[in-house]
Amino acid sequence: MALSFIKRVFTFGKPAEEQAPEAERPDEIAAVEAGQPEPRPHDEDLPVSPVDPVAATEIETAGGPSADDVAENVELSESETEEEETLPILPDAEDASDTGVAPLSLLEAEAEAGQASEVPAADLSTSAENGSREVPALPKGFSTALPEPEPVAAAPAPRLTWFQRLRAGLARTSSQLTGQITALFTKRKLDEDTLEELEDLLIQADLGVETAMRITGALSSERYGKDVTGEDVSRIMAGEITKVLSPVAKPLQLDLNHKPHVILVVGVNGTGKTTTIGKLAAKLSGAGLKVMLAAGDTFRAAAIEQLKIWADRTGSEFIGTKLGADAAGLAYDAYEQARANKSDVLIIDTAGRLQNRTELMAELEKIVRVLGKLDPDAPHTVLQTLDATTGQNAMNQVEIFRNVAGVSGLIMTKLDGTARGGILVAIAAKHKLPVYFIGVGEGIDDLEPFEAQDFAKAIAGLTH
Ligand SMILES: Nc1nc2c(ncn2[C@@H]2O[C@H](COP(=O)(O)OP(=O)(O)OP(=O)(O)O)[C@@H](O)[C@H]2O)c(=O)[nH]1
Repeated sequence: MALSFIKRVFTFGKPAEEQAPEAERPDEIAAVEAGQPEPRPHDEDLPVSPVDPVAATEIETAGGPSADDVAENVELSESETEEEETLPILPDAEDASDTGVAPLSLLEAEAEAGQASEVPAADLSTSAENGSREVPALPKGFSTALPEPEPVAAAPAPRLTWFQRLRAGLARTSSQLTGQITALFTKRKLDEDTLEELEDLLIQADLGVETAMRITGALSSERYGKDVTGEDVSRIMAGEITKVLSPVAKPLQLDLNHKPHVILVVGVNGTGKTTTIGKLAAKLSGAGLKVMLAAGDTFRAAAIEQLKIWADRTGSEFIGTKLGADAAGLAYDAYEQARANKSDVLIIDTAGRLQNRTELMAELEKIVRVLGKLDPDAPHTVLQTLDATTGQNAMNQVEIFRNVAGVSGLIMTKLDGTARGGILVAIAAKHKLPVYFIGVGEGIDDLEPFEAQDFAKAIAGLTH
């Protein structure tokens, strides 16, 4: 694995001024940054690394039709279809109505229908030229329905940019918030009452007291006593949320001096640990890194199976053990095997059982202790997944897992379709832990580096 190649992939998009010159970065080759690609992935025109599995999909569709093209094609296809369907059937019927002929008797209609089935082959081949399939001339006494035109393949839906997907995912959060804000400020000036009501709205939207006060404070100093529109509030809100989120929007640092760099993934069950591991593995192995996945959730057979599927799907190595086996023992074996295989990254899944907290604490502590014996710095990253749909619960979960396992960074999942996306802002303000990625779907490419401004705008319902 050429390190220069890794470096290129994981610093991809970093603005030149942010990258220290070679001489100033002796650790540059080792400290590789995963995620946070800039220019942002929604800049579809920008060059994309051909080894990025997500980008690869984009490349496949990048030359595809624009939304306008698609619309045109659809219209064209529809009109073509109509033409095909009407060509062989209409002439007789049209002639009849055009000439104002009175309705035929049943007998005459049957006779005409018989004639219709005797349309000469030559006539039918004309319709074939227009796109329909050719029908052989049938002997007298046979009839056939005219062939159905070939179905017109539906034009592929244009791929949405990341920002569009994020906005769609957070639409419930933002529409609820902006709808209430607009209603609040309709025909009302910004005064103490409206400020207080706004603060309540922002707190109810899970943004947290601190951020709510920041927003009302900024709004008050700019517009007190004046008319305020929902748009004014959205803009100020986006600005203040960006300020809260920017310090935590950090890339996941991989130190490839360690072989393997160990990522321990923790979190309550169902928050998306296994799925997120699969998505991360896809990004890393797609970039040429050698990845091993360890099924440390030994409580659930399905979790082991699920991780194995992700390993196969992402070309990662897999290590598991039997149901109920000691997870710390599995972590030990996984580390040894990953080191022997010269894996770049070892990602360890764990069981999440908040209801058995003592047991969970003991197990996680043991895994961390065992890994520390193998490499004093391991686990090098302790990643916690948080399910956005759980709102305030997610806040408490960070508290618990931070104490138990020394969480070093977060990934928030299920931001698609939730009205509670604001919780990420409250968590950032309170815990100040790095947020590396966010998940907006169950698909392999539904995980993107967390970007403060995009997220803030999406929550505030801004389109640009
Ligand atoms: N909509 C949506 N679903 C997600 C996302 N991430 C994960 N999921 C789904 O959430 C469910 C739980 O995900 P898992 O990865 O099994 O969660 P887990 O934390 O490993 O759960 P346990 O194995 O029970 O501890 C699955 O159905 C996933 O497909 C996301 O970003 N959006």
